[in-house]
Amino acid sequence: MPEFYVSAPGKVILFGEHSAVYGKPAIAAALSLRAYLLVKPNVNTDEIVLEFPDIDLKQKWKVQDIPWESLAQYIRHNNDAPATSDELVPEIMDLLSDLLTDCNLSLHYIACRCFLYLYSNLCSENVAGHHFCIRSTLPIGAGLGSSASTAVCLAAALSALGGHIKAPVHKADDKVTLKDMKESDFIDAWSLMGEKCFHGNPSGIDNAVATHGGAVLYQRMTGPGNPSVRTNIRNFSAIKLLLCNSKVPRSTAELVASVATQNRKFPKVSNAMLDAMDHLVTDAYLIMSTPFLDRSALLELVNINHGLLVALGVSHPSLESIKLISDTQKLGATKLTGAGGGGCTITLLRDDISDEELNNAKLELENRGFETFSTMLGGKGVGMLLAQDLSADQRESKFSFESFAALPNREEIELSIGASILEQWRYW
Ligand SMILES: Nc1ncnc2c1ncn2[C@@H]1O[C@H](COP(=O)(O)OP(=O)(O)O)[C@@H](O)[C@H]1O
Ligand SMILES: C[C@@](O)(CCOP(=O)(O)O)CC(=O)O
Ligand SMILES: [Mg+2]
Repeated sequence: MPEFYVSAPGKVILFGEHSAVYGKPAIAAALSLRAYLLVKPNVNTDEIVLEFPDIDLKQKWKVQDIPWESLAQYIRHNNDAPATSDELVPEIMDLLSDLLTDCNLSLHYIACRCFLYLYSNLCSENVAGHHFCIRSTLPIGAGLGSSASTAVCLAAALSALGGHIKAPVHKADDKVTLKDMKESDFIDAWSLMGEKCFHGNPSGIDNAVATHGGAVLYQRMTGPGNPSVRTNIRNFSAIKLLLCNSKVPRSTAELVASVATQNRKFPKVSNAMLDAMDHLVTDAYLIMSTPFLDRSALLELVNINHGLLVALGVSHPSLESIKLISDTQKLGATKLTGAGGGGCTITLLRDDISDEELNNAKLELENRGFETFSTMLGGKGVGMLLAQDLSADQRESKFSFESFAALPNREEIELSIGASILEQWRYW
């Protein structure tokens, strides 16, 4: 396959993070911030090269170093296509661990393990070696789903290289390679396996939004083989939002594990809070699906949701500082978003807020060392950009591995590969 890009959005969880892991409904929307993955055939066809500059990772493997023969007995198929499993297959993880011995940082180990797990399931020894470079305009590890957008990009690219899906067409038609599954559902299912490599027990909401885009009410169904439920929400564009990053790093895996510990220790208390989140999300969904949005009721639910997350033990002093500033400035209602413990907050803005009030608040937040984002909700899901769709000049500049890897910041990434050639992207 000639060179191509794939891209997938980050997300904000409006209501229901953490409770989503326990099978309760949650509401999330795609962000305009995205991950981009460039895939180029390697002249050295037996070598796979990863370059993930955002996390300072460079790694190489020989295609034949992957233990294809031993792996074959554990890789499952359904109608000739690789089939996902409810849990990561321990034998596959074990066989791949020999290829990870030189990954000394846990950040690198986890990213490489995710890549190899998807590669060994979706590709084969017959797929020639490629270069892979991921760049993200999302802050990493900040609650905006950078892990899921990475997993979706990898699942899409490796499914295409393995021949399980075709490049999307510009206009939707009925061309589907897989017999029983839409191609986007195949990407969604495999990106969930990627998310499992990143944080053990994901609900699946982040990768569902990164795959399909838009805004959804999502509910994980517990029990093997039970498909999750995804309901599109249309009436969310009226929601005005301010995003703020505390810049305090944290790991989703650790926070999800800490909620599980609390749940084991105080099951009645913890389950009552998770049930409250369930009711809160159902109420929020009802409000959001009526034509005239009752913004004040939605704002109240944001505050209740934050309070419940504090009680689950996933807030952080930096998040409380942002909330205090936002509440003092009467911006609207603020809650942490994503796993918490640092990372980002969202503020649903008051209807009648003026530009001046908003700018003053942003200035105060930035003076305190926080980062604010203007972003749009509900964008496109996973997409592909093919070299053949660009002019020869554009092809040369946009598909240079070195230039892409060296883009200095999110504005330049967005400009180079997003905004300047928006119409050339195709979506599954
Ligand atoms: N651009 C990227 N390049 C490489 N790995 C990435 C990138 N973005 C995200 N990741 C992976 O995702 C992990 C962060 O995921 P997580 O803790 O779930 O936070 P979040 O999904 O909220 O950003 C990182 O440690 C890294 O392994
Ligand atoms: C805490 C959780 O609800 C969301 C995690 O999102 P993020 O990785 O912090 O962007 C976990 C999940 O739903 O998988
Ligand atoms: Mg994540």
